[in-house]
Amino acid sequence: MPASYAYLGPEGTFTEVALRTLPETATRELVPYVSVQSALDAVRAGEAEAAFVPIENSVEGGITTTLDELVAGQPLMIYREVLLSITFALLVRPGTKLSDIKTVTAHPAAQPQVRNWLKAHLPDVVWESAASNADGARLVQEGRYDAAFAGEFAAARYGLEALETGIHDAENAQTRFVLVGRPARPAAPTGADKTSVVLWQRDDHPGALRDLLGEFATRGINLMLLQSRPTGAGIGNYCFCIDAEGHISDRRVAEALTGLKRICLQVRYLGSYPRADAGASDVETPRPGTSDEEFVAAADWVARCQDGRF
Ligand SMILES: O=C(O)C(=O)Cc1ccccc1
Repeated sequence: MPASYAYLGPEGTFTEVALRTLPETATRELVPYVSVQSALDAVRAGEAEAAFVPIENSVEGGITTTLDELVAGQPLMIYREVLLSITFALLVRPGTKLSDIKTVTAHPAAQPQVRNWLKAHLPDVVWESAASNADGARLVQEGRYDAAFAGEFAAARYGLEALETGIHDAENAQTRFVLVGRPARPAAPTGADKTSVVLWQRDDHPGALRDLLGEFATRGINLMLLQSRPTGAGIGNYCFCIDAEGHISDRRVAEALTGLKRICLQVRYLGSYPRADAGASDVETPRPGTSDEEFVAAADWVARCQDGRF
């Protein structure tokens, strides 16, 4: 298997910075791709061992291009996650002044994070989306746009200068990135893990979503992401991307997935992996009555009842 990780490039993305925080990157070749889709395709085609892509940010929620890639096509699996605090720099060619800027570019996920700043400082500027923040910087270097929002670290790589740094509409904005590979045995549980799934309901009926969520709720499983995505089958047809607290080897999670498999049209398992914010949760886990021991003891009691040994 090739020891390379694909990532959303080009060089100088936040994605690259987040990826380099993983110790195993020291022994991997890191290969930039122009889009999330092409990075994930490299994994599907066996050209890369795994791909590292943004999946969620604390300002706008799920990054839909990534979710849609994971929802459809040949199954992939999340191996790891990384959280990165994000502030933007406004990068320009040397000598450009704020008053010279007529056009600006960045990744679409950057826009909601800098919207207020733009309104206050560059209200008439024309925004155009770039394939990534570093790609926006590259386009400014080429003269296609006057300015790009990107990480300050991207300035040197593209011969630009930061006219302004620390731009962030929301305090503590974070982006979550995931390392995605082909289906494999999930990493061993750490005690602070997350399980990601996609659910398709069997039929439309009142309370259908509540029925799905009930499988988690009755087993005391906290949810960390719930994002609906259109299935493409028409207005009102959605599947649900869910991140739940816990590991598939925890009884409560395995039982919730068993229940979901019974009642859903389809369940896609996207992996169980260590939480990047381990220790930050104030939700007591496991909830009373949902530990592995309690599941085993209860199943044991039912077996004894079935046997007439109660
Ligand atoms: O990694 C990047 O630089 C990206 O283009 C994705 C992104 C977009 C907005 C915030 C963080 C990462």
